[in-house]
Amino acid sequence: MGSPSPADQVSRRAQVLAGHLRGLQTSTEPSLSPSPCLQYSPPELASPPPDFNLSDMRKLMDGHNLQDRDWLFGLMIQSKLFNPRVAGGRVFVSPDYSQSMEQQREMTMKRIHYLLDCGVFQEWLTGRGPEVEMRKFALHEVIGMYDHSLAVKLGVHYFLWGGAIQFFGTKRHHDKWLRDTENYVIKGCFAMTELGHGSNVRGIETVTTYDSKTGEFVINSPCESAQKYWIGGAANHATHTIVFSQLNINGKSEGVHAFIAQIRDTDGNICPNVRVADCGHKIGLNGVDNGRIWFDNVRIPRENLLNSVADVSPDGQYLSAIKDPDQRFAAFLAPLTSGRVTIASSAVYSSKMSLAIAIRYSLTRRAFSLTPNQPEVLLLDYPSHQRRLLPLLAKTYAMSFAANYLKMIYVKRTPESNKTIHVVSSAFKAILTWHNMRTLQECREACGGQGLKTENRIGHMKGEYDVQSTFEGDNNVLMQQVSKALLAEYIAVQKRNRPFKGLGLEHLNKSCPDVPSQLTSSTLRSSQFQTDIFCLRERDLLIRFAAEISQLQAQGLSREYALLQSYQLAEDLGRAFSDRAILQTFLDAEAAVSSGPLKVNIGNFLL
Ligand SMILES: Cc1cc2nc3c(=O)[nH]c(=O)nc-3n(C[C@H](O)[C@H](O)[C@H](O)COP(=O)(O)OP(=O)(O)OC[C@H]3O[C@@H](n4cnc5c(N)ncnc54)[C@H](O)[C@@H]3O)c2cc1C
Repeated sequence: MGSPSPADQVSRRAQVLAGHLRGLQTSTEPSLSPSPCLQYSPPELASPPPDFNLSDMRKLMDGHNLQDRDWLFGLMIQSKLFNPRVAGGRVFVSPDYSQSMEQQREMTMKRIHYLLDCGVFQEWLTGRGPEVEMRKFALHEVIGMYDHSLAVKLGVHYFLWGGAIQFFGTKRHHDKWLRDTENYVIKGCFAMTELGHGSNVRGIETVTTYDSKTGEFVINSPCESAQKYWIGGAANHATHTIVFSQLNINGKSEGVHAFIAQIRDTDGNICPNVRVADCGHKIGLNGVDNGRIWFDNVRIPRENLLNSVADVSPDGQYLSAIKDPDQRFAAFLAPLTSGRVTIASSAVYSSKMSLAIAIRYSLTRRAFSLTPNQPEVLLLDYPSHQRRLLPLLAKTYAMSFAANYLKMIYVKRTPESNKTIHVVSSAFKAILTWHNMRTLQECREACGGQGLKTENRIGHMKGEYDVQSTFEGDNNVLMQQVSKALLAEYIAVQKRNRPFKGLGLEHLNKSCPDVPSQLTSSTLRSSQFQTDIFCLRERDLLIRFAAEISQLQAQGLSREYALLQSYQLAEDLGRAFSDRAILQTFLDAEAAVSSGPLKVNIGNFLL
């Protein structure tokens, strides 16, 4: 048979189109009748209700400020700025990520002003005490569930800029800056990182000198690698910044200090001797305007040195109660702790969202029949699919308790607990954010192609949350600090012949736990056994790490070089410490639940 001529083809196509049009105009019957395969019922309707009380479970997982969270969700769904959409009788909100970078940044600002007008940020900086801080954490978590950019933009302003003023500043700074910061009259950023130095903050090259004739500090970026880089808020909106800089007094470098500098006037014009550039489009967080800043001998008043750690007198004398430069530097990094607490917690909410989406999908999506003419199998009925998602779900429960614990010890901090908080927040920030990225990837794949659709969130969240493993302390660098701190504690205990106290290392004061020779299923599942083996692993790694360092030092290596060589043990130790600490938070949370279905459910995840 010959192929139809072009004229025949055109005529045939015209007939088909005419048929469609006639059908649209005249037919009363729908051309497509719904077929059963297109029907969808949400998993909560298709599955029996849970045997535990849902609101009790939520109370346990969110842990605090439930009403405040609901109030904020309510504010969001009421405003068009948050793009509310009704589906299945429920209101969903989500940013429009197809907007350009510039539009996303402007939307972030509009949303901030709306939340500001609603009183969301009240007391975020002027309030005091654990309750105020827990409320702030809860509201910030809700904001992050809506949009990571919005949370990060606010985090930079309230937690980093505001936190630096609270922690490094003294009364004069608190009186002058905190209320205006809380009310977003001034917009702050936090310029620590430079092009040449990120993790190594002590190596930054910005230099500040003091001019006693005018009573001013002079901030300078002496070379290209000294430009401040990645500074959230700097590209478009920030009016002021905390500048981290080497302080040079009378020719002597006193190390890194923090200053306040204005970079824009109230009309948004860049201040004299300041240059700003945009960091451009990123793989995520495009609602945040990250920028670069150069200071060309910018003059600021002497009072703009944040002087809780060290000061310079009007005649140019350097004054600090902390004589040890290492300790002084450590004091300057304190505000990063609150940032790490919020990052750890927000990573858990990201994991929860992605698991909720992927598990709900796996309860409705079917693929392949095992026998002909039988319904296809639900994804979650495949053991392999369960194996992919449910251990991540169990871990996310554990990490949720860990994040709640971290927030609690942070808001109840005392000078004595600061070291523990530093170590635990570093460890949890790294482990929880790594867990989140792993969870996002698995959930994305578990949703197949749908996981790639921006509207379905998971694939997009990978780009949004990836940065959490890098900013406010690169995860690998943080984990090194954790193992170093454990080693220092171990050496101090050996030297002073005193018991371990703090960091959860008290188990090393007891003799080594026995591993039963008969490992039955019930033994393996007992919390005592699990605690014992986690402690055993930590103990073993700590002792081996200390022994290896000491051996390398005995061979003539410096302590720092020995630490580099022992990186594998250090890494394993950091993880063992974190796993043991996280398991403990899970056991404590489960122990606090009274008997009933909720406790049984939580127990299932634990064991
Ligand atoms: C989106 C975004 C927003 C940001 N916002 C801000 C902000 O508002 N203000 C601000 O000051 N900064 C900000 N930063 C900067 C951020 O804090 C830094 O990127 C971070 O500290 C890491 O520094 P770096 O990028 O120079 O990486 P590097 O420090 O160069 O690290 C690169 C790699 O080397 C590894 N590495 C580094 N040191 C060691 C070591 N001793 N041993 C073994 N491995 C090592 C790290 O693990 C990492 O994998 C932001 C960054 C991004 C991407």
